[in-house]
Amino acid sequence: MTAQLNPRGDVAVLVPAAGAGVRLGPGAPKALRLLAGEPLLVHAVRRIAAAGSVHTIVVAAPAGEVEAVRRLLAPVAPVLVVPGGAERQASVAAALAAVPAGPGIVLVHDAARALTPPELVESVAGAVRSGHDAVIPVLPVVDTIKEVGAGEVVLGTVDRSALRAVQTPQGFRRSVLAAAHAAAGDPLTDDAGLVEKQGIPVVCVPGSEYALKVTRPFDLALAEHLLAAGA
Ligand SMILES: Nc1ccn([C@@H]2O[C@H](COP(=O)(O)OP(=O)(O)OP(=O)(O)O)[C@@H](O)[C@H]2O)c(=O)n1
Ligand SMILES: C[C@](O)(CO)[C@H](O)COP(=O)(O)O
Repeated sequence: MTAQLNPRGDVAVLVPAAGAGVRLGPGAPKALRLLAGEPLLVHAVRRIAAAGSVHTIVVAAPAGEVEAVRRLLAPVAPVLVVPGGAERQASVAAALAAVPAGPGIVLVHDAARALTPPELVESVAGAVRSGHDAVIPVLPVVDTIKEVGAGEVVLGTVDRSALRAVQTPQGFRRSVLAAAHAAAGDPLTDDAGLVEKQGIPVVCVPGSEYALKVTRPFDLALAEHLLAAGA
């Protein structure tokens, strides 16, 4: 079966979806937890598939759920599904290895960021297309940030003017992401971190409040409200 969306598109989107969701609490793997009656992964893939330049989507599913995820996504969009790994980085590497020849831009996008608008996918892909090797969507840090020490005693107030909260999709020239993963050592929490270690500049573009990551129960409740309000 072909897993192409737009055969003339230049973007492959990798969707790591193999995490347990420990911080969300007991239950199914997080990507399969329900948001307004549908798994987070279905919401995420539907929005990625609506981005016009996407050629291929590769989902890294929980190892025991590969067939179930194929069946789940078949009515949503053509996707390739591979087994994920024990760490997010291994799941991304497995998905990257499954990308067919063609796309020169690879985006990595958490299934847990289920309400990410297609426009953000296109904006990150566009920034890579314009010549940047690595692009991440970010939001400014809006809270006052304190550094604390033993006993939760404040050591100082951090200058937040240069701090950014990082989202996905993160976008890369394909060869850059492949080289960064090939050289990877200890797992990092995001792919841009691997690229930074190669000394390659990573450029920030504006993120979206709707690209929040469902991490804790409050996030799931917030996503329910956003969806009900038309997200
Ligand atoms: N071994 C892993 C771990 C995480 N992920 C994916 O990476 C994304 C971001 O990870 P995070 O939100 O931290 O998910 P979990 O690891 O599931 O969360 P927790 O740490 O609470 O268990 C999620 O879509 C998750 O499914 C993955 O594909 N493979
Ligand atoms: C890529 C990422 O979404 C960056 O925010 C990453 O998955 C975050 O993982 P974390 O463990 O929740 O920081």
